[in-house]
Amino acid sequence: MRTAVVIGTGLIGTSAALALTGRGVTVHLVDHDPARARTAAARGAGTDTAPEGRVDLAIVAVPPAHVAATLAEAMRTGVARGYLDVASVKGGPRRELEALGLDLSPYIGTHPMSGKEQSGPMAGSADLFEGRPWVLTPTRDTDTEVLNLALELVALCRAVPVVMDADAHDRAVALVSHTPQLVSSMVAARLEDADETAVRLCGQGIRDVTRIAASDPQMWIEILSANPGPVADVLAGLAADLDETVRSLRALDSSDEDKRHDGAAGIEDVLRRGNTGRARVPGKHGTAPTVYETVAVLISDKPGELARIFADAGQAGVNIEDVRIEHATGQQAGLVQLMVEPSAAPLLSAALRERGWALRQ
Ligand SMILES: NC(=O)c1ccc[n+]([C@@H]2O[C@H](COP(=O)([O-])OP(=O)(O)OC[C@H]3O[C@@H](n4cnc5c(N)ncnc54)[C@H](O)[C@@H]3O)[C@@H](O)[C@H]2O)c1
Ligand SMILES: O=C(O)C(=O)C[C@]1(C(=O)O)C=C[C@@H](O)C=C1
Repeated sequence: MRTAVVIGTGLIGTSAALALTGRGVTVHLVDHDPARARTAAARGAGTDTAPEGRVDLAIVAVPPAHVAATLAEAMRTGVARGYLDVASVKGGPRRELEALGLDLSPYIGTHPMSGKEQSGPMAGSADLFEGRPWVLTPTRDTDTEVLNLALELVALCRAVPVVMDADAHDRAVALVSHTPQLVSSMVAARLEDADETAVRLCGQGIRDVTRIAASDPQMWIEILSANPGPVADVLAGLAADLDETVRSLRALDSSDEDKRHDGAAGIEDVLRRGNTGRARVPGKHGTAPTVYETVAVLISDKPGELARIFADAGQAGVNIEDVRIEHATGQQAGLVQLMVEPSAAPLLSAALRERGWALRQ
């Protein structure tokens, strides 16, 4: 692929454009808000000038409700050899396109399983998709050349292609993406009217669970409107677990020992099933879940501290697999948790201590 046009230069469009530009593809940036295309261009994602001839690939990265109309318009102008969208739902946009009666052979629906709770071109990053699944939903109508262009895009973004049927994709993301978004929002909504003294105690647990509750409501209304049935099915299962858990907790509060015993068994059951489910979440690059060891380091909240710790780990020859930062409320310090291969943890701990870092359990 030598040339591409990205239509919709928000988080996902700008991230794809940054990755493509970084790998030598000429990328043209288009947005119905020209200031957004200019911002993406200023960030090095490509040019906001129109392409002179036909480009290889058009990437449509607009909100789900606008995908079909935007694709249809682009296909009518013949701006590209192949067309794809990146919307979080696949069945609805495809059916809308079919209803428009267009030749869909130059089109393939796709969905990168990677994102953020932030929107817009400033949130984009070239490495957003690295090691993440990127779903492709070809049909019998899809041209092989277009499937190959999509595979090339996924490879250039260093993502992992996963081919699926559009409706199977929508059922899968109901479980692994759409329900978690709603649950995160519901947990965060408990804080809306909570007492300030309680809110001040927020630790890492609630931060982990509520990060995506900061997502754009309008985008999610569109996603959920295009996948309501499968999401309602998953939520109904969750509601049954919730009812059971409330019953178990009430039983734990009882003066009857047998009831307390049953209550404890109910709670243990849900927690153990949670352990089993969590252990199935794949590790980096779609590999089997990996158990990393954590080296926890205290850092002061001042510029350059993180860069210094990463450089020291690099000099010790240790690859950091993942990282988390816990900020203590009201303190000028944070706890950095460096996740590394278990065999590398003692080496990293010793090297960091030697360089004067304060390690914590
Ligand atoms: N945010 C995520 O985590 C995530 C992850 C994977 C896929 N997606 C999907 O990617 C798509 C884009 O999401 P985002 O998070 O980048 O949103 P965003 O709000 O950051 O960006 C969307 C951009 O599209 C532009 N736009 C809207 N209508 C347009 C039109 N008709 N023509 C041209 N531009 C138009 C907006 O001005 C905006 O710049 C959505 O379909 C979403 O479902 C999002
Ligand atoms: O905010 C994040 O971390 C996300 O990855 C967002 C997430 C997801 O649920 O995995 C949300 C919707 C998209 O369609 C894809 C990615």
